[in-house]
Amino acid sequence: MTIEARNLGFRYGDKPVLREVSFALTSGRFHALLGPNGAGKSTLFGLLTRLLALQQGDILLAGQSLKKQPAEAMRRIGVVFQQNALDLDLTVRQNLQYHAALHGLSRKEARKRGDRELARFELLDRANDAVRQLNGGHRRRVEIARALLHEPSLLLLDEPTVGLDVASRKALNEHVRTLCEQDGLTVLWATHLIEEVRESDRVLILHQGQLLADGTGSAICEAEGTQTLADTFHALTGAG
Ligand SMILES: Nc1ncnc2c1ncn2[C@@H]1O[C@H](COP(=O)(O)OP(=O)(O)OP(=O)(O)O)[C@@H](O)[C@H]1O
Repeated sequence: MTIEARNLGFRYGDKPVLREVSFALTSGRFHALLGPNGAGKSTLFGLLTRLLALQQGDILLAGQSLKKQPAEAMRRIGVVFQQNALDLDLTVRQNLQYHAALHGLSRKEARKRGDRELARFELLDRANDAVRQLNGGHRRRVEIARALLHEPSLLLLDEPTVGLDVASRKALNEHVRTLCEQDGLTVLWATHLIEEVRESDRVLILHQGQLLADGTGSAICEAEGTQTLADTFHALTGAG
């Protein structure tokens, strides 16, 4: 599914936080939305998921304007928000089944898809454990499994590795890349951590509400005359 942002602008009160942001994501690719804290990444996610109302510009999902309420296209999006949104007292499987029910899946289908995703995330043996018993990395995996239950073609992840240790961060990042390769899933992964981004990725660099670069990591480095993505990120934003 194609997704295109056209000239997005957004303010909280008088404070502009997004300015003339335009981009189009490529189907089946991993895209990194890289920006320091406060760059406007979560605000952009809010607009893409319709948590926030568009103020300026438009977003097109599968060619349809969000302003026209394309419910069908919205159903093809999976989202993992920055804050953990699982019920800690329910089991892993109950969390998945509840979410699947919201998407109108039958119990049988929900169980089948839930177990399939848990197996892919190597968590099937934890299906009957309360989420509270899982470590942070495993909870994030359950959240991603849940976001995939309705088989979206676009997965949005807002800083999904916040609070995880280095090894869990790396594992989660690699897992999502595998999903891209295996399922042809389009991914937008927001982060402020350069180590989660590869030079072969399509990289969108957001700083103070403006998109400063958009291209493969290596093309961006070439354009900026820098050796590494970390150097580019630092040169453009002062972060890194
Ligand atoms: N509800 C709000 N009201 C007023 N200002 C806000 C609100 N939410 C965010 N902001 C401000 O808007 C700017 C962009 O915030 P946003 O959360 O979108 O950035 P971010 O790149 O996701 O950063 P972080 O990684 O810290 O969440 C920041 O200056 C932030 O303080």
